[in-house]
Amino acid sequence: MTSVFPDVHEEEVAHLARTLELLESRIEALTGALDGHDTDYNDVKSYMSDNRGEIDPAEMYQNELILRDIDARGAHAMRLRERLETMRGSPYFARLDFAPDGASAAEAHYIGRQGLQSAEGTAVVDWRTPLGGMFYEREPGRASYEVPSGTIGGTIERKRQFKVENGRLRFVLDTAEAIRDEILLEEIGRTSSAHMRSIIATIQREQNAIIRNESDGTLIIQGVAGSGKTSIALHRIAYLLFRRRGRLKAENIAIISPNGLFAEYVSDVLPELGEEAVVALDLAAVARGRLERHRLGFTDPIDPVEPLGPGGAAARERARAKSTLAFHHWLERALDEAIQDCFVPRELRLGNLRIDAEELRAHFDRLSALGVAERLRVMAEHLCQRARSESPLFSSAPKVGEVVKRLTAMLTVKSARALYRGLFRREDAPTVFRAPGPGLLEWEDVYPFLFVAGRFGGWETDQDVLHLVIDEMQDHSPTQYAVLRRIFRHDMTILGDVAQALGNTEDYTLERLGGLFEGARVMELTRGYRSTVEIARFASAIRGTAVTTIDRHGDRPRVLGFDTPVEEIDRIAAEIDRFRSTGPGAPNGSVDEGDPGRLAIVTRSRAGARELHGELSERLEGVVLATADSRGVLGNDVTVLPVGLAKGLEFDEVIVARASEREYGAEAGRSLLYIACTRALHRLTLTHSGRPSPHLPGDETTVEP
Ligand SMILES: Nc1ncnc2c1ncn2[C@@H]1O[C@H](COP(=O)(O)OP(=O)(O)OP(=O)(O)O)[C@@H](O)[C@H]1O
Repeated sequence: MTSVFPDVHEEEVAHLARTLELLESRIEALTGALDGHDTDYNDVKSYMSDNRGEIDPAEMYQNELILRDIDARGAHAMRLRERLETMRGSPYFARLDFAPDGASAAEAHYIGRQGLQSAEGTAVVDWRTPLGGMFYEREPGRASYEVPSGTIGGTIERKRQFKVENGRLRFVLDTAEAIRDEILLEEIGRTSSAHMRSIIATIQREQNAIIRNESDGTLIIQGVAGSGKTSIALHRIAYLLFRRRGRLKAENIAIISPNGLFAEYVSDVLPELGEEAVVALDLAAVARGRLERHRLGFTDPIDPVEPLGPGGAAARERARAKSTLAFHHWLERALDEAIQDCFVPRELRLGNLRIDAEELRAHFDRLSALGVAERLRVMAEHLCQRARSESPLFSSAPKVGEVVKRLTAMLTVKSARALYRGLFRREDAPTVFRAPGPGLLEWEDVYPFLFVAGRFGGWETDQDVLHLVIDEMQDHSPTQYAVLRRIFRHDMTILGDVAQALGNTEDYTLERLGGLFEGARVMELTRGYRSTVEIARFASAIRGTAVTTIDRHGDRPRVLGFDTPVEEIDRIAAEIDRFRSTGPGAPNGSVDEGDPGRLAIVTRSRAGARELHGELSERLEGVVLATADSRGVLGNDVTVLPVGLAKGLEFDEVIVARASEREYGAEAGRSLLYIACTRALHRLTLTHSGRPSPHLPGDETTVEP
């Protein structure tokens, strides 16, 4: 590893200035072209309105086509300009000097978030090109990359990393590694922000392999807390949008993410990478439209950490039971049998053709891969064809729709709703069905019902989504996956951490999760980038997992015990004051000027967060409570929120309040505590009154107040 000489620095400063100039001239040219498009558009429009009545339909049509063409060219130029504008503050972050075999000298390639063309060729190479990929994967020496016409082999003679901020070159480093550790440390040691940032300049090799994986249709990524799963998912989207430009658009990619707060948190990454935001979905939205045709709605999910709702402990138990793999296996088996039983064939006459009950039964059974409605349709088509070929002169040939009706009359169950209810009358039903009101399902019945409805009436597949990303995979039940798999038939990226279950689904192992997706490739990430070594060790001792982290150090986590809840809250208020005056103490001192960072006070439940927020607000100003629908709260310096909402987010400092045996005594409390602690970048404190949670690590990290 070598740092560069001052004259090299000067050279790079000059190169940056030239690139920024080129960038501005390209942006200006596009602005000029856009103005030209506007003028052309208005001219054609005025001509059409001035000469209405005189223009014949053929000319009118011609003009409409011209308008459409101008529109399309304008939209293209606009997108191009937007992309280039994302390069303004920092047009590139790396340089790779590559000498192809046979060339007399190496050529310097600058790598940035977008490509930039000059009259002489490529001034900046997009990070997503194969040439850009070498920067993440290769060290100086022999290397090759793929182009459409084959492989280009050669030698990487130099790798250089830059930090360019607001158009100024902050540093230049030559490196022999994939990414130099100092640069990674500088990146991850900064204060957090209200929105997730892109990581293109420091993507690690194992992360790059996932981002650029194009060969596997379904990819499951298990990664420890802070290993960059969400970042990777978003960079993978940007990569696929680039690689499949023209075939894949942002509207063809959807992300199923845990809640609106999380969706807001990650919403800046794609625009920062010069791509449009993709579709944000949640499981409720996917289900809602599909339930409408059954005239069904549903209640809110039961959250196992919240106080009992109207259905009491029984409703909570039903919800738990329906989230398990054992339930899904039962559902599949029971449904197969119920479908088999619900068809009671009788002899059918179609003109001269007589089909007896056994033959109909055999035909129905042969089509077991299809849903009931599809089976009857296929049978009807086949029978009509047979009737026609056996009696070609038969005057009134049977109609398919008519035969479907007659076959449907042989069903003992007429609707998916009836079929679903019937399943729970079986003796082996592992749990029961309760309708919370007319036309309503409990949330936990929604996906099992959709599974039954799909098998009965056919699947309403999604035609628009060509790539589905599912974040926090451990929070979805096997039946939910079974339904999603059938609705979204294209590629999927599924990511999460089996150690971060919220307790609303059964605990998964990676094997179990992988088993739900036939042919899926499972990739693992074992290194955490978010927290200091001290915080990561503390958190992994709670979960009993091993952890590797970046070598970034900070204070040891503190566990503060108090005699009374009031003393505990007073201390939390004092900690907030301390944070506001001195910040979280980011270990490398890189707290952004004017931004002391963000502190989260994490509680186990929503109810707990509301209560604590009330208490703190009596003592302090400006403490904000986050809810699933909150917008903009993450910009606040101090936020109170429950673990379920803190999931996926990160804060410079975290105080896990009420880390007591009462709150986190049960086994499920282990992963909740783990999630809460792993949200912290630089500093972590846990407070409790009464006995501490038994899941907290021993004396080594415990400090009395
Ligand atoms: N290669 C990298 N370079 C710089 N920062 C990184 C890198 N990888 C991850 N990070 C940072 O680490 C933090 C955690 O990333 P991210 O939220 O994507 O992880 P995650 O695996 O989804 O976490 P969790 O499951 O705990 O929510 C973020 O601040 C992210 O920017």
